Amino acid sequence: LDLSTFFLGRPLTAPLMNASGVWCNVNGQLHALAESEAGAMVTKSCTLLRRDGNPEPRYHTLSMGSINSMGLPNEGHQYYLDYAERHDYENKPLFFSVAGLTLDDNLTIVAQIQDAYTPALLELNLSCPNVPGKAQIGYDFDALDVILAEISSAYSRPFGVKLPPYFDTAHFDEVADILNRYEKVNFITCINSIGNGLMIDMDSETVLIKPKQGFGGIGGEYVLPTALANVNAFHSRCPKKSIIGCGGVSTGEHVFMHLLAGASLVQVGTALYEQGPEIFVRLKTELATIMQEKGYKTIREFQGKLKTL
Ligand SMILES: O=C(O)c1[nH]c(=O)[nH]c(=O)c1Cl
Repeated sequence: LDLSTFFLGRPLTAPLMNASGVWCNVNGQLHALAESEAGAMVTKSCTLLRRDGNPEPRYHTLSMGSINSMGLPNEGHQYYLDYAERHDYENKPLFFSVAGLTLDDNLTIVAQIQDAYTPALLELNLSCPNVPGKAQIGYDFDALDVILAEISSAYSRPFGVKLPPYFDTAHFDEVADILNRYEKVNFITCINSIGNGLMIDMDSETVLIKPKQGFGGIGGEYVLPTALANVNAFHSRCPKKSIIGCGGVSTGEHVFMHLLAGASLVQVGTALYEQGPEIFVRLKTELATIMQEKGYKTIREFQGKLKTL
């Protein structure tokens, strides 16, 4: 079965990759992803300088997913540039996630990616919900417009954005209108975690994570319907851009749903955190079985072809 999908202008061995932030903070994890059955991979969102992130516990497994308030712990942008220089791009494409704390930091990091001229694809994270005191750019439409204008003029190559989930048609319309004004925005990754959820331990009557009084981004099964909606909303509104689906994927069926909704590539976060990079073997097999059962030989035969009633 041809599992390849012609994203990035080249066939991938599988339309699967990690979600930024999961299994991609340090070299050992990045190496494990590079050796995995994933078709591509992305680095942890980086800031200009190294960050410890928020106090622990800052991640907790939930019955149907996860809650996290990591606080952007990362080794600093140079560490990931060094990795990007060593990465074997013939083996699999690499995405480079950036989440600078200020516009200037983003421009400084992007300028260094530009100068390093790495074949990595920039995924600009506009949706980190866990840096105390920092509102998400993805929910500030003026700031969104400004950063896309600035990055578009500072960076000469196509890039993508990692968006938070939206829950209102007017927001889908407004954000798509902004994105469509930037032809360099070549792909859109939907969605980041659903920000500022809260879960409770019944015995101790306390929250589950330490930062932000227990508030954190929700991932996993809980977010699948929201992820599929955002993938489909931007797929239909941004016909010239590729959509990378992210959110709620733990089986081949979920991968199939994201592709049917319009994704060209599918990221795995919570389930990868829990099961490790071996998960890509299972997801690939399960997707191939589904395609076989449905009589599809290639992804293109069903990608983006979700039917309405
Ligand atoms: O707390 C984090 O590091 C974090 N956690 C998320 O769920 N999404 C993000 O984009 C980031 Cl940057």
